[in-house]
Amino acid sequence: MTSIDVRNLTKEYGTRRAVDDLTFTVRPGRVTGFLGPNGAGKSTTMRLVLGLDRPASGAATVGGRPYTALTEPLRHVGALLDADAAHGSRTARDHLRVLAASNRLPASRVDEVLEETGIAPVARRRVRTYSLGMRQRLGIAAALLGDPEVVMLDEPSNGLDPEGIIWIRGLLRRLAAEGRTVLVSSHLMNETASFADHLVVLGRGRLLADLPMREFIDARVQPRVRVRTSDATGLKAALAGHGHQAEQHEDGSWTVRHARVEDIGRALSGAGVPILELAASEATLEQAYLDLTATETEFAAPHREV
Ligand SMILES: Nc1ncnc2c1ncn2[C@@H]1O[C@H](COP(=O)(O)OP(=O)(O)OP(=O)(O)O)[C@@H](O)[C@H]1O
Repeated sequence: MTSIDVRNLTKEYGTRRAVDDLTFTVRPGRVTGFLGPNGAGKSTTMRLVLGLDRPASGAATVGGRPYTALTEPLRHVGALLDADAAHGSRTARDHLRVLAASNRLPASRVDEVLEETGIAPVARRRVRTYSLGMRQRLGIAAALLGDPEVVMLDEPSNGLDPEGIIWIRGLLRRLAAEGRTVLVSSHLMNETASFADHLVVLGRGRLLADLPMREFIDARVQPRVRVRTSDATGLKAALAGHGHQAEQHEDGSWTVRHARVEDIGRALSGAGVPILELAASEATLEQAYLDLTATETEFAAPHREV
């Protein structure tokens, strides 16, 4: 099985440190979401893994070897970094055929990945006539061409329509279930939550988190319970008796922080407080991510008083 290993990786552009002493491993059999604010160093790290840039120090390897040492690399690593990688005057089919030939892959793979990514019907059109979503699908087709053990995709959902977003989710899950190593960067937290098992989070070139997604969320977002009742006084008294405080919202519902739905349900029913609604507020990846990266964002809209 093939992992991506990043060890003490540092990359500088002039005086700017894009990647700063970064160490992590992307393991097979799961989808690893690669997160971080704009400019955090995700694309630079991927470029370093692919040998497209040279690090100032440290190393990135695939299956223990630098990418540049792989013969016929498409058979080992498939990557989508830039939806505009294909030459606009070529057809999608020709673009993939050239890639296949350069890695001694059978031409039959071209038709397979065209089918798989849904662009077979437009495969004979020039790439310059493609929409962003179609170019993105072509980039994914190129990444899958060599049936690689390692797949690295930089914002693959970019430009995809809703059907495409559901498709890519399924594709990523399948690639991981087949035992491949899958690293996917994204700014879409709901999307990432739908396909990732594990997260690597960067901020200003440094590693902020490397852990299973569930642990990441649970460690940063406290559980909350949402409740509605026709007896506000009874609710407050019953909760206070169990050491809880409730906040009321405009719609009349209440939120109880740091609480589990079982405990609140028992406390209220024990006190005879009528319960009209009782639900655990699901902690989201977005909440956890924003909590972690609040101080790590290089480019943020200025906060305006309203
Ligand atoms: N070719 C380059 N020349 C100079 N600076 C660069 C170059 N490529 C990246 N950088 C800088 O390196 C830092 C990391 O950029 P990178 O594109 O890796 O971040 P990212 O996490 O992929 O961001 P985004 O989410 O916006 O795509 C940024 O400060 C960026 O300006």
